[in-house]
Amino acid sequence: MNLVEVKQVSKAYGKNTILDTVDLNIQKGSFIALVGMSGGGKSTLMRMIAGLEEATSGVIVFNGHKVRGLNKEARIMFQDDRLLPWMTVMENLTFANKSPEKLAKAKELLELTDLTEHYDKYPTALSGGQRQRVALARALMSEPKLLLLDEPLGALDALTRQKMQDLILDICQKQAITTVLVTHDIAEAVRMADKIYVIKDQGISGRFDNPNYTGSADEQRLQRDHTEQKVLDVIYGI
Ligand SMILES: Nc1ncnc2c1ncn2[C@@H]1O[C@H](COP(=O)(O)OP(=O)(O)OP(=O)(O)O)[C@@H](O)[C@H]1O
Repeated sequence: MNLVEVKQVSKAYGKNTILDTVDLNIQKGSFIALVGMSGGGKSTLMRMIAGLEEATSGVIVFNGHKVRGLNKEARIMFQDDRLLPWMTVMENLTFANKSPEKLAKAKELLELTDLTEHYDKYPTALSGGQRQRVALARALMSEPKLLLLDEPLGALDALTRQKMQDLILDICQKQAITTVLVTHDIAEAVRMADKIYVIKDQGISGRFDNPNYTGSADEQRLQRDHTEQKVLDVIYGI
């Protein structure tokens, strides 16, 4: 069953066509990655799914309904955490609604993201990884059906990035959240996504089903490298 159906969607800014009659189905509970050259339209496609941007033509159907205006069942997380600097961690999660239910939800998410001890700190007192965990917790406050990740880990160091990948995967799997990841890091896409789509030449130029890799750690690494290479070949047109 599809949560999102992108049907014959085109997007142009003035005379500049970014996406041309794109079709894409995103299954409920799946984790997909959009990769491709810079400026190819990955974020634009994501923003249209979130209802932050309107398609020039075509339709986007979300959970059976045409997306019109802001899609309230989707949440986006960006590379810059966009936390409100004058609010504490807890306030960043609950500023819209301080009901007992929301406070309980915030506590649960702070625990899940290992931030409980930082609840009363301001964002400036946190590391980059901690701030991105707050951004993740905030995105999950409304229990979105769809999580849109626009290069959210791009600014993190390798180790923090890997921990964050594991955390996101774990939460999305346990809570069955459908997820779309835009990333420049092909290894990250291969590590995280069930399906990888290459956005190129104003459309989708390649689709890779990411298998469950088996065998020893070395064998799995080789299989992942192989998938990465296939994705890169499509991106660079080899
Ligand atoms: N509001 C806008 N007005 C005009 N052009 C825009 C606007 N937003 C995006 N574009 C253009 O649309 C194209 C696609 O941008 P988009 O951000 O979707 O690409 P992307 O694949 O996500 O790139 P990156 O990987 O660098 O983030 C770019 O050429 C960009 O300049």
